[in-house]
Amino acid sequence: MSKSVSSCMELEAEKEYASVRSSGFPEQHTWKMSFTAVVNFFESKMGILEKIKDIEAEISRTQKNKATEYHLGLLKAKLARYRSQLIEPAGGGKKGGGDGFEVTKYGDARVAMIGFPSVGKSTLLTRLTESESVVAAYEFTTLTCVPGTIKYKGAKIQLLDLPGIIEGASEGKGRGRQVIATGRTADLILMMLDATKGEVQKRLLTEELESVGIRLNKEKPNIYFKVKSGGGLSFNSTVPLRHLNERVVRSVLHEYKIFNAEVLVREDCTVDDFIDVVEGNRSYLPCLYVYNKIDQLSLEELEQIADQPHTVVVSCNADLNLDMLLRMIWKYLALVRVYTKRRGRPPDFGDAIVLRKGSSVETVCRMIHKELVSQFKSALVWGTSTKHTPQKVGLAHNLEDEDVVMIAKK
Ligand SMILES: Nc1nc2c(ncn2[C@@H]2O[C@H](COP(=O)(O)OP(=O)(O)OP(=O)(O)O)[C@@H](O)[C@H]2O)c(=O)[nH]1
Ligand SMILES: [K+]
Ligand SMILES: [Mg+2]
Repeated sequence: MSKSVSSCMELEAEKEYASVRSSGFPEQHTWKMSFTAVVNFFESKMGILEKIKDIEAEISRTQKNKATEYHLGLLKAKLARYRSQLIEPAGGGKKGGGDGFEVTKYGDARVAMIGFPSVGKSTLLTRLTESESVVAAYEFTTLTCVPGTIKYKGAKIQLLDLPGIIEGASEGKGRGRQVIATGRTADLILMMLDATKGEVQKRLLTEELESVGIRLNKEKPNIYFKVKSGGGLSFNSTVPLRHLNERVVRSVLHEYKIFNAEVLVREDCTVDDFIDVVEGNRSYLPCLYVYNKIDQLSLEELEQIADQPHTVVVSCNADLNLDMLLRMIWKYLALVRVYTKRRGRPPDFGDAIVLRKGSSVETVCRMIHKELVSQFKSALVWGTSTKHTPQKVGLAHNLEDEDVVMIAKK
């Protein structure tokens, strides 16, 4: 069977070759050139992959202690640099692991589902939105990005169904790069997992995302870092440090050929945190681990999974716990609904203005009308963001969920 397929392919290749030859190799030169370029490209990527594997092996061989921390820092910095080369196309230009799928952002926030094939991503999209995405028992049913809209608490949340990804996605396997690039544009990642397959999917996917600079449920490290034109390295910290010291920082920066810089560490960071800050291109995204197909589990197995942080257990087919999933999505997006009110009228509760957490009165003004900021005199706010109700506030005042705002113009 496989023999006949391969001989078929050989036949095709021969035909191809014959047709090129009969055309008298008109573009022999360019053909050869571009082929060489392709080979070079792959060889350079393969070279980097091998170097990455070597360094990873050396890191795992090296015992962690005070005497090796300097050497480990250096290895980790080297690793980060090779990984950046791998995700950046040759010759620089666009960063971030290639282009994502072209789907227009819509609504108040974007949520992307990332997971292995056949974990139930399309089933969830079909459950939570009015969009249809083909569901089937075979892997790689979905081959592109399918958007849908979740309507929840007066907000419109864009949910993206994406092709399944597999181990090696970040290195270019399948559509992994495109999926990951699209994931980077989201406000929240739903890591969809098959609850019957244990912890392995979560570990592998987290590694894939980590290797392209995506950090899940993690704050940006609290480190001030500035490259200078002279003056050497100035290293300071405001807290006791267990993992970082001047020597380690110096060795990491050496790898980046940075010799003059100011580093102020404000929390007990690791070497990896510091490298992330130096690389500067990391995405810090909230993530919910959604374990699907719990209809297939025993109660014991279920309890073990459900206790983990950032986790929701569901069954899309049996319609179990999907309301909890919606509540968690809402909580993790941390959106703020604000209602406006005109003088002498009740608030407009039918039409919420949906904002990011930490948005100010100024953001609301801009969303209502582009001239409103210049005409703004003051605002009255009813709700939890103020001490008194109502309270007079300025443009800089930060609003909270369900605040009512009345704007007075000059
Ligand atoms: N037992 C069980 N099966 C489910 C559940 N949800 C989805 N499935 C099944 O899992 C299979 C795959 O579902 P899809 O929604 O196509 O999975 P997907 O993640 O979109 O797959 P790809 O697009 O191929 O990556 C289908 O046969 C679904 O019926 C569930 O809660 N329980
Ligand atoms: K499928
Ligand atoms: Mg699908």
